[in-house]
Amino acid sequence: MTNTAEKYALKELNLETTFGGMGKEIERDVPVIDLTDFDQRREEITDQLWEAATEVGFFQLSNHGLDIALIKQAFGLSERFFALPEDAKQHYPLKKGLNAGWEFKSQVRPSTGTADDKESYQITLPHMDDLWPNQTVVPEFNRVMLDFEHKAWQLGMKVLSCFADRLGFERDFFTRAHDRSSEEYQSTLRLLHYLPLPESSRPDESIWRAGAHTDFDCLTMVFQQEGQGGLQVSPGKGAEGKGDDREWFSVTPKEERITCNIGDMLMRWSDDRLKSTLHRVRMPKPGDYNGPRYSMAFFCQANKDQIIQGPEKKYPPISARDYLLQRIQANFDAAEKAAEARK
Ligand SMILES: O=C(O)CCC(=O)C(=O)O
Ligand SMILES: [Fe+2]
Repeated sequence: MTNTAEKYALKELNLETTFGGMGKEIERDVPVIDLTDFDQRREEITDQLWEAATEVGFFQLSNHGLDIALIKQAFGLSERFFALPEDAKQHYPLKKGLNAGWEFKSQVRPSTGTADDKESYQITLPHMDDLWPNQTVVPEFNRVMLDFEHKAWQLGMKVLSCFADRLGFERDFFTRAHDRSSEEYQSTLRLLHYLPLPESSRPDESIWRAGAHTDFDCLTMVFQQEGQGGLQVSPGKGAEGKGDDREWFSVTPKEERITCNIGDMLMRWSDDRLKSTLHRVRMPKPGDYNGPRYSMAFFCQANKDQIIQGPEKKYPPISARDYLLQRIQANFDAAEKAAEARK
């Protein structure tokens, strides 16, 4: 690991630790990109994706071709999994550093120093031995999730191929960098369950369903359910507006749309042209729907053996393995520090 790489991570985290406050809520629309007739409209779609990714870092896809019935089926199975008793879920513990398995309220964010009020189950293909609930525990879970993971990957690669065109890489550059058949594969499908929040047991303001953060990966695709809002985005690079001055806007979930964002890995790979943007999931306010919230996120994260360096070589080369390890470690240290400071 190079010193420069280390500094890069810390620079990001120093910013992130200042973003735990509520901030101000503003109205803003997230760009919607229609993928109808993708092959014929490729250039126009690429222009729109590029503009959204360089300006906001967040966008939604419509007419994306991913079967809505499959998405609903995956949501149904995710609910069934999380409804298992705790001692059943304990058979699938999160494998540390491998993004595979189940965790409960364990993710502490540098921005807040508190654990997110959620549980999650991670699917990262090379590390799933012993982690699949079998046919009697959650019927069809394994088959449907593998199918869904594959389809999400295909769509992610389609979007990334547009960015490859614009960055001057070969069109299939990112597809090769996220090779699903490799042992080095580290893209992850994450099922999320944010716990219900009856008004009688509302936690204090320091608790978030997901504290403010940027994602570590290249491209995140978030699947959400209508009526289960809470995702908020803070536009702008970061230095401007800290704590309570910072502006946040809400993304409204729509069944037929997939919400996408650029992560830190692609920001680095594009020499900072594509923007990884801060986001969070807030608690329901009084009067909001306050039942459980389910979402699913697919993180396109380049294989461990891929070397990340942008066309303009703004940053030194680093393997995706080192990049991730260093981000996870730095994040962990910063979260510990933030948690310590709260005591
Ligand atoms: O649940 C959501 O809407 C967003 C989740 C998220 O940002 C994440 O898991 O990184
Ligand atoms: Fe995220």
